[in-house]
Amino acid sequence: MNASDDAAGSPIDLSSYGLSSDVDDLPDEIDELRLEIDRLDAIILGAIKRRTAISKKVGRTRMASGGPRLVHSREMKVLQRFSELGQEGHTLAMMLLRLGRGPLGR
Ligand SMILES: C=C(O[C@@H]1C=C(C(=O)O)C=C[C@H]1O)C(=O)O
Repeated sequence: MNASDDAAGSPIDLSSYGLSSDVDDLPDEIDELRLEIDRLDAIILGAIKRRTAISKKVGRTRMASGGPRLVHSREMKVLQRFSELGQEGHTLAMMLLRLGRGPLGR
């Protein structure tokens, strides 16, 4: 197992973000639940922006040494990773990959 397999295999520790790990323990309070959704959305958005920037940097770095911009085998791993979410997970992974590509040909 290499470093990236390891990182994708361990779920992020949400308790360090002030988020309860067990949803069943949360009160049936819509305002409170929405606060957690808002916090999660901020984390997800920040993570997507960072992922996009890093993906673009990998592409630039590889192309600078004459390599390809895209690597099919690696993209298949990303799609596989999100497959636990079913068809929507596949769509989500495709959107993440597209964000990292940016406009092709640049
Ligand atoms: C980031 C990389 O470059 C490209 C972008 C990928 C991604 O956003 O996950 C995956 C494969 C490559 O097409 C990489 O090779 O890891």
